[in-house]
Amino acid sequence: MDITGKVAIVTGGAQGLGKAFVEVLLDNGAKVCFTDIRGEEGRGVADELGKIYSPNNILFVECDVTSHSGMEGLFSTVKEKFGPINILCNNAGIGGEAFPLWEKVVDINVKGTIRGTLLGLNNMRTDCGGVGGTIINIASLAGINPNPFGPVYAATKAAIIQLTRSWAANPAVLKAGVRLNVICPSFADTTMVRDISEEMVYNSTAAQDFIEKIGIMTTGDVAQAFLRLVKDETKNGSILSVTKQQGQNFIEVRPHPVD
Ligand SMILES: NC(=O)C1=CN([C@@H]2O[C@H](COP(=O)(O)OP(=O)(O)OC[C@H]3O[C@@H](n4cnc5c(N)ncnc54)[C@H](O)[C@@H]3O)[C@@H](O)[C@H]2O)C=CC1
Ligand SMILES: CCCCC/C=C\C=C\C(=O)C/C=C\C/C=C\CCCC(=O)O
Repeated sequence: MDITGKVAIVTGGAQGLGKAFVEVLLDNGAKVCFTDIRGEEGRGVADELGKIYSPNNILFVECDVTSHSGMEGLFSTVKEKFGPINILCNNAGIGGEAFPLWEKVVDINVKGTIRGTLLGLNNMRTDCGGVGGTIINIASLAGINPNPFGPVYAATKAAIIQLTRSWAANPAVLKAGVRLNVICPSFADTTMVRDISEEMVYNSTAAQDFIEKIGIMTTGDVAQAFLRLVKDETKNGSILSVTKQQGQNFIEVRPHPVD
């Protein structure tokens, strides 16, 4: 896909990986709306990016992925301001294993991503009045390999992988011009990884050692994987892992029995 002039939405874009995805889309000429639950930070980032890129191509909407009405409003606002949506990245996510935080992790990571995906499909499918495009969901390598310090987090990321692959396998969706793929990064240098606490993981000291051993990527490393999936129109239902040691790799899974 040629990204120039395309309309994109990135959730949770005020910092970290989401911000890196916003930047790589702007670098490639897209019109980008990013959301975040933190309004002040989001507005600050929109101002900062407006000095580098055309402010006309940037829109920040304060929005919580757990709010259905908020997310519905987001899609309407973007269509009004920029036109039909071509690219959606469901990125917003958190970690947390202690009660009651773990329930919020499920709400944001699983229900937030399902909500974003369903609204994306309703707005992007050509048989629903959209123009087609691509949905990229941000899971984690923790959704595939065991994560001994964050089982709830890992379970939410496994759910995102199967949500994405299952929609991608639906022939009506492909016929309606929407490709869905999922990225599974290992550790990247963001607040989530820097601020590991006992509320976030079981045994934060051991978790820190685990992270150091595996290695920490830059957010730019993951943004390059994201860009690859946005552009490559041959990819649908792919799981792209990104790690410090092995770079980008598509993870092969058993073909569907009907294939
Ligand atoms: N940093 C890492 O090592 C990895 C991160 N990921 C995933 O990447 C995504 C982004 O993570 P990071 O950039 O590391 O985290 P981060 O904590 O730096 O950024 C997450 C952003 O999402 C926003 N957010 C949180 N809850 C929200 C909600 N309910 N609605 C809208 N926005 C909300 C936050 O305010 C924040 O700006 C997450 O889904 C995370 O699970 C996946 C693999 C590795
Ligand atoms: C140590 C748990 C941290 C939980 C939450 C904080 C940050 C999460 C970042 C990730 O999503 C990291 C991704 C993968 C880690 C999980 C399993 C590691 C397997 C790594 C490997 O095999 O290379």
